[in-house]
Amino acid sequence: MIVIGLTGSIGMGKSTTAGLFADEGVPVNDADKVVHDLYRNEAVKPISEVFPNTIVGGVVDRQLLSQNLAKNPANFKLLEEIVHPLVRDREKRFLDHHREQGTPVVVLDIPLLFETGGEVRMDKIVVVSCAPEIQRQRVLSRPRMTQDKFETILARQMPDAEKRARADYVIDTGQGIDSARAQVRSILNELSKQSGSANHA
Ligand SMILES: CC(C)(COP(=O)(O)OP(=O)(O)OC[C@H]1O[C@@H](n2cnc3c(N)ncnc32)[C@H](O)[C@@H]1O)[C@@H](O)C(=O)NCCC(=O)NCCS
Ligand SMILES: Nc1ncnc2c1ncn2[C@@H]1O[C@H](COP(=O)(O)OP(=O)(O)OP(=O)(O)O)[C@@H](O)[C@H]1O
Repeated sequence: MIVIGLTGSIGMGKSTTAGLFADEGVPVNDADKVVHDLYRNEAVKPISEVFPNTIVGGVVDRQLLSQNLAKNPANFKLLEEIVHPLVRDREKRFLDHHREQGTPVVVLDIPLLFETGGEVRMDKIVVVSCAPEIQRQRVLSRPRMTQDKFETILARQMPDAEKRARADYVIDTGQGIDSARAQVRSILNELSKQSGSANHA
């Protein structure tokens, strides 16, 4: 099974591109979605012990958590120590399941792939990227996004140029969906040729 790590800085188009892989029939594990689900399940108890004011109605309120983090960026570390091991557990279950099923290619969509040293677990790394002005415009147009929150998150991420330098493939998401779809198809074609020739070697 080929494990593709899909990453990129905030607003560069990870989720959209993950959707394009899914359209081609590739199973995707989305780390942000996993985090959101954990906040309704197994992460509630440990987070309530460290950030009691962020629990509303028995679940973690991401807006309250974001406000806390914008005020105290040092708290990211405490939060990540709780969340990242739980995210890894879910990832492992996803990979085990697809190995058992004989799935040829899967995508792990991980915003902090490089920052958490995850690249060693991937066979190939795809980085999504676009011009910084487009990135800023996309992110600031989101509801509840502020300049402060954007800057806080960006400061915790590896610069885009460094990510691109470490990638096996870079997808430019600044040229529209059709272009991104064509880039996804071309990557999958190339990988299937590579694994085909490896099998016949
Ligand atoms: C900060 C939180 C509350 C913001 O929630 P919100 O719903 O507004 O955004 P969402 O979760 O969709 O994340 C949006 C983007 O922010 C960036 N981001 C999220 N967490 C982090 C982080 N710890 N460090 C750097 N960037 C981050 C990523 O690019 C991500 O794709 C949330 O992202 C969170 O709990 N993060 C901590 C867990 C984590 O590290 N997640 C990253 C993937 S494992
Ligand atoms: N190839 C593309 N062409 C046009 N617009 C795109 C493309 N890819 C992404 N976008 C747009 O950019 C915005 C951000 O995309 P997306 O949510 O996929 O980013 P992300 O990297 O997952 O963000 P985050 O890091 O916050 O999770 C969305 O409004 C999306 O419609």
